[in-house]
Amino acid sequence: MAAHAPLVVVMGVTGSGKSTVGEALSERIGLPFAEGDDFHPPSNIEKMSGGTPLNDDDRLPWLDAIASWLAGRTASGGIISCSALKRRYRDRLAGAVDGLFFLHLDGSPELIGERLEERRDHFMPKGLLRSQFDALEPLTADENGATISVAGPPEGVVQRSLDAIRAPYPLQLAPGVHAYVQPDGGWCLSNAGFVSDGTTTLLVDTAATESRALKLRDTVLASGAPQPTMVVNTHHHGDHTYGNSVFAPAAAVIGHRNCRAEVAANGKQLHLLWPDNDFGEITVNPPNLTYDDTLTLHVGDTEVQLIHPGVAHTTGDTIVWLPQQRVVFTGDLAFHGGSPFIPMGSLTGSLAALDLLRSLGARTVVAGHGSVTDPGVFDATERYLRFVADLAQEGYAAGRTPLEVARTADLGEFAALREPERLAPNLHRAYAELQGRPPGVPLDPLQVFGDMAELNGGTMPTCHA
Ligand SMILES: Nc1ncnc2c1ncn2[C@@H]1O[C@H](COP(=O)(O)OP(=O)(O)O)[C@@H](O)[C@H]1O
Ligand SMILES: O=C(O)[C@H](O)[C@@H](O)[C@H](O)[C@H](O)COP(=O)(O)O
Repeated sequence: MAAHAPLVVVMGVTGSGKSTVGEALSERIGLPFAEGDDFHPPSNIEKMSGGTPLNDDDRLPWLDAIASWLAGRTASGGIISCSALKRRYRDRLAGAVDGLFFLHLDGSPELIGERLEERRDHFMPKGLLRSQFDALEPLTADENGATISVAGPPEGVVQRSLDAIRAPYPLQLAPGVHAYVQPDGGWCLSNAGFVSDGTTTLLVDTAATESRALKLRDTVLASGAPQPTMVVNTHHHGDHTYGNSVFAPAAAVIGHRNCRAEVAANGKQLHLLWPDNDFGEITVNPPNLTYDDTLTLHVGDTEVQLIHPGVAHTTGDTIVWLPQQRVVFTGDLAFHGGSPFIPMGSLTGSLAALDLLRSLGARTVVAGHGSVTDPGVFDATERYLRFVADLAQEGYAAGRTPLEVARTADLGEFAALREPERLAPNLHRAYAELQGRPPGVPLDPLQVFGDMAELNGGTMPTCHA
């Protein structure tokens, strides 16, 4: 099951503040906290208490116990302290769950040594601090995490940690290829990506607000990549296209022919849904370079294939496929940890798009929302869509409205997904198909979004951007 709440490992040497910060974070964001020390077998505690550092073999069962705690909390989220000093330890933990975030609490040996002098009632002797720094391998760019200074009072460290957990982050997927993930992937927190050979940069999607788009641009530049000259829009929705104006006209904006038409037709679409949200200075910039079926772009030696899967999430979707790196950016054909959303597209078309995505043989999947994942997300998405199709078939035959069906549906495994309110709009699309209406035919937005708000307790869900 996909993670939809943060799963965080608070890491660092002994005395860096893992327990202090982990507990405080847990209180601030209401996620369960576990103390990693409690997962050591007694022999490890005995060994450390006696002043001998643990070795890799000692740490293995401990890491596995921590991994299984994390694996049990993929739906609810959670925070656990674990020194996770070496890269291979972290890989072991990260391999157990998708989207695991490492928060490295970083301080000088002098500062942490002083704090350990003050700490009472703890088995860990201060003498082991040196060995912990010797073992420590800092986070690298291809790891999902952030390094936070522990200088200053705990409140500041906790606030910086919170900001880091919530902040968008780049994740290197292959040399020159990054995902740009916006936690937690909720409404309007879409992913982006960038591909660069150091000379040319191609950007995939542009975020929902001016300030988020500017942050995305800063992140691209900070990675050493030059300003993008190509921007691909995976579809027309504003959370993927509003930021176009930050990159155009220096960049060509590329998208499917229907994406251009929809961006132009829908204008400031997010302002209509969320009039009180601050989107910043947004000018509508539809793609000025369009294609129909496929288009191949080149970033140095890297081939970037744009593939239109037919009507699926919208009428103008684009899959961005990097065959050499086996990385795929799906746009909103897949949500990781969130409910799929098909009222502007097609249910059968979405299923067909999943088949197409599967056939690519991707190793790494950047979904439209949520943490970076693997092709397992296609199966999870398909299960949800088939669930919607079944509900629609029954409800339609029984003469019930989409809202009635959505209200009484037993969500089962899908209750763990973000945005459960999307079931109402999704059923509207499924009903339209049962009525023989063509894929992508516009549905009455008042009814679709009205029912979604009803299902959400009478209000529109909040825009998180
Ligand atoms: N920001 C901070 N400023 C001052 N003291 C701190 C701070 N963070 C933690 N401490 C203290 O430092 C000691 C080590 O912190 P702790 O949370 O136990 O670290 P760890 O779990 O990483 O071993 C504790 O006595 C704690 O109260
Ligand atoms: O891998 C290790 O060598 C230990 O697990 C160590 O890194 C950890 O920090 C201890 O459990 C001490 O506990 P504190 O970190 O709470 O001091």
